[in-house]
Amino acid sequence: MTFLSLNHITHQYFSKQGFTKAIEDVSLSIEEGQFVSFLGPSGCGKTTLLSIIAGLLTPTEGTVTIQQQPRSQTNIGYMLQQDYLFPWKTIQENVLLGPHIQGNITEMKKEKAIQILEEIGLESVVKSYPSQLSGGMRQRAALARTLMTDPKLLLLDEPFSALDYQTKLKLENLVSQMLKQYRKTSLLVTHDIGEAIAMSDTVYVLKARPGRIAKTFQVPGHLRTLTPFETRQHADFNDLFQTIWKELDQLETESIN
Ligand SMILES: Nc1ncnc2c1ncn2[C@@H]1O[C@H](COP(=O)(O)OP(=O)(O)OP(=O)(O)O)[C@@H](O)[C@H]1O
Repeated sequence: MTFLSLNHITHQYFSKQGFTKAIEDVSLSIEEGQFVSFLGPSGCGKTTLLSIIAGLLTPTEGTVTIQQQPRSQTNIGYMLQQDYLFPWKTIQENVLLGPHIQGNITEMKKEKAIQILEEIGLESVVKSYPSQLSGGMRQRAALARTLMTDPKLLLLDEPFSALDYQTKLKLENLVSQMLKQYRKTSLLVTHDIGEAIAMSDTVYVLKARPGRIAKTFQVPGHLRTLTPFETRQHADFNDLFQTIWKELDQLETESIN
């Protein structure tokens, strides 16, 4: 079933200097439970697109629907490059932030927070403060906080880009496993071709000025049964990596000329 649809989305920014067409006529649909990625050069409109899906921007033209309804801000979760954990709250309190804001912290919610923290491997630090954790652990806590609110759609905006390579690979595996387990529909913005292939069902390559979908790549089904780390070791991963690399390289050359 189609979960999210973008229908002919165009967006222009207006400023004193004039207007910039950030994206033009972007249409796509994402099935429930799918994981898709946006890859593209700087300025191709990735952030604009995410902001429109999140409801932070209203597109100049076109519509966004979630489950055939006009998009609503409820039930959208975020995972960003920065974890935005509150330093004065413990990890458990940070994970319970959503229910806290809603004035709805119950024993069941507390148990659920502990359960998610266990699943995510943070059971030993529930009473610790963010400053006592590594970058990877903090990002895991941020994911736990997001899952706690039970969002239907997750927007991941370069969530691993500030981490060292080994931590990033481990986190890709964990996030992928958790999102499959919780059956989330997810949308990742990244500059990393390998990460896009290893985590996604579909990879959209965007081109700039204005941002448009240049190519769509389906990741073969047999790779989708593997973990992101296993996918990266597979021969078919390299073939797809080369194809997408060439596509991006050509787009960059075209934009320079
Ligand atoms: N608030 C704004 N006012 C005017 N122009 C903007 C504004 N925000 C973005 N733009 C322009 O819109 C285009 C798309 O920007 P956007 O930030 O969405 O791209 P991006 O792909 O996310 O870039 P990056 O990978 O560098 O983060 C760019 O040309 C940018 O300069």
